[in-house]
Amino acid sequence: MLQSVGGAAEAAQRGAPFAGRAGVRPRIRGPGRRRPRHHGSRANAPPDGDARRRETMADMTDTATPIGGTPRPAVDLGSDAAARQVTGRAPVPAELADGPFLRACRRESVTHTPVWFMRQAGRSLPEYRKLREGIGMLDSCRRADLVTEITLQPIRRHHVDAAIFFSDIVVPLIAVGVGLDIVAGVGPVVDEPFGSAADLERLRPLEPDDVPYVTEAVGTLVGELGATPLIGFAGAPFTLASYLVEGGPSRTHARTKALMYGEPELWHALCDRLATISSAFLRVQIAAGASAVQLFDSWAGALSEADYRTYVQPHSARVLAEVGATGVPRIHFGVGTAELLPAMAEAGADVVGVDWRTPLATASSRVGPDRAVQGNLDPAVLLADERVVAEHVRRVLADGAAAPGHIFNLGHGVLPETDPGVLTRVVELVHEHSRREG
Ligand SMILES: Cc1c2[nH]c(c1CCC(=O)O)Cc1[nH]c(c(CCC(=O)O)c1C)Cc1[nH]c(c(CCC(=O)O)c1C)Cc1[nH]c(c(C)c1CCC(=O)O)C2
Repeated sequence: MLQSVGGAAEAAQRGAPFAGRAGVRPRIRGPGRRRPRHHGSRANAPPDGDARRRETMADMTDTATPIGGTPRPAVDLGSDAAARQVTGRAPVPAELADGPFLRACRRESVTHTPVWFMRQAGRSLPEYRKLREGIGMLDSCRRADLVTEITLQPIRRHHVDAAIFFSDIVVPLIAVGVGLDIVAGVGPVVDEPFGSAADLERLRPLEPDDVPYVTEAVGTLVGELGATPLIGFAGAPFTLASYLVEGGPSRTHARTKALMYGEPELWHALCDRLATISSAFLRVQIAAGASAVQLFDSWAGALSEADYRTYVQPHSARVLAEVGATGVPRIHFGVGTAELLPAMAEAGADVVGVDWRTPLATASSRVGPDRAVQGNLDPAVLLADERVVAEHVRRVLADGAAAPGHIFNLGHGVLPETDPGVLTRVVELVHEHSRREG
């Protein structure tokens, strides 16, 4: 579970001003140094063919140099549009495609192990808490200027190798009209929980026009991020269904399982609609420029492998297959999934996310040589002293070295009480300890 926030305090401060204004692109320049150049150069860039695009870039940034440290090469709009039509995404500039995160996703050699953190944007950062003062979680997800700024905050601070789009797994459900709120300290709460065939009508397919703020924020972000890839994400059908059926977070997922076992046809119909929505939400992010996606099936670990294969895998597999057609790498993650790792890999992941319970070498042998792994430092380790943190980082790196590709991450999201300085130090440690010849 994501941890509780000082949400009440936040809510009490409604009306507090935000440094930016709606509709005005927030300035991304922040404290701290720029991320060093790890790879790529102008020499890699395709020829500067498009003055219009360059103008937009210059307009979007102070120096025309994005946060990734290297200017994003201009691309030809004609071929961009053509490529989108065929693949559903824009062509990927070489300096981005050849960075350590995307190379590791493809199980290619890297100059250092890439690292990012689930929930790197959020409550561990004082600048996030300040920005969110008086603004509800869902409102912040629907304002492109806030989404952009919050996504960039951890990039400036920690110099991670990838950004994760700031949103929530329930955003596409709200966008198609489901009555739902994210309550601070609780999580998603549904006005009228799902339980009958009639409820299916509340889950119409998602259209890109339902989430214009996503398209806008992703577009701005990819310009700002330059060589740093942006990861889009969505919730997988089981985890989304759990919120809809339970009405909120649940420890046992008992009502969800009762529906799954007791009314399998209705269950499959529900998951089918959720898969359609998740797939569309991911493809909106990809079309706008996301370089990879993560499908969160956070609560799939509540199921046996047999039940996962019967009731869940086909639906997640459809989402991943539809996204796979765009060619972007797909990460598939859940918590408590030691027994499910092979089945989650088979659902169509290029990278399998692993929680802290399973050593990465074991996880890698379970998912096979055709998949990279992502993980898996216990988030609670970051609350211990620096010596302990360093020891665990080295252990995760050593274990990850057994896999054909490794992306360093936590085993679940950053805990809100984490000292952000420790996160920055972990990034440095991962880079230092994994540095190898290019
Ligand atoms: C299960 C799940 C949810 N949301 C998400 C998942 C899958 C990941 C996981 O397993 O943790 C996904 C998510 N939610 C959020 C992100 C942001 C991007 C990032 O990882 O940095 C991502 C990737 C922001 C958020 N999503 C939420 C917050 C906290 C709200 C706040 O800041 O006020 C953030 C920053 C709210 C949320 N939303 C959800 C929960 C359980 C909560 C926590 C409620 C609480 O404890 O307050 C549902």
